[in-house]
Amino acid sequence: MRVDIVSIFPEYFAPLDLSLIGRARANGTLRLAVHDLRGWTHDVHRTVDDTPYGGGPGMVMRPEPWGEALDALAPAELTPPRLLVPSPAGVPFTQAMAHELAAEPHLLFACGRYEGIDQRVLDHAATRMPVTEVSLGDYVLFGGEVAVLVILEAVTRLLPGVLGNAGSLTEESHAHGLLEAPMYTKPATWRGLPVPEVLRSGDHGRIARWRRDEALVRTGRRRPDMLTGLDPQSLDKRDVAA
Ligand SMILES: CN1CCCC[C@@H]1Cn1ccc2ccc(-c3n[nH]c(N)c3C#N)cc21
Repeated sequence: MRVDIVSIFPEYFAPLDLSLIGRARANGTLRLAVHDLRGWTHDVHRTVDDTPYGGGPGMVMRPEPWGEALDALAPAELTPPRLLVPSPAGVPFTQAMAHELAAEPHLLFACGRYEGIDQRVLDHAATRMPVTEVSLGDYVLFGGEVAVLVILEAVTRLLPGVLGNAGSLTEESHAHGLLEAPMYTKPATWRGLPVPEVLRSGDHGRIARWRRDEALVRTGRRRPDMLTGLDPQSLDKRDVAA
């Protein structure tokens, strides 16, 4: 997978040299480049923003630098990338979207700042590539960079070979429509608190049922909304009785 990121704060993405993403870049699974939007400005002050038409607070990101950046990173003669634009007005980012994006050959992220990017940038881009405005959640950030870090981590971990234990992908929260069950490791008792006996029983059927029950209870308490979408057929008879 190829990923291009455009931002006025490219240094925000230094963490992408670390850990599993860093390893995915080193072994070629992920070909990632970060670009400074100011590289597509031509004035001495490298201006990327201006006052909003119609008035109002703050500044808006000018269309010209963005247009040149997207032209350079998504040239007409190549297969167009999928353009992702973090925004509080975007569609919610979900694990399902992470899987969808993990199947894309080329992602192009546009990180806005100030009050956002001139709308015409997105409208013009949409004439030649898929454009998705995406939101992390119902809260307000300073800009799109943090959202790109989150999205990239969620997507990269789904790429083949990135996670050593691919089995964990099937057992984690949101992978099977529930929050994951509590996890424990040694020691068997810590500050007087024991590990649940079932997890030390060696009875894998009992352990799987216990984890499923705990996941259902935890999901019902913390995220009842996730249960409404659950296929009842996926619950065994005991789950329904619980
Ligand atoms: C505060 N300021 C004036 C109001 C409008 C937003 C603006 C700040 N801002 C500029 C670009 C930009 C991109 C993403 C986000 C963002 N906030 N919350 C999310 N879940 C986000 C995502 N993903 C915020 C951004």
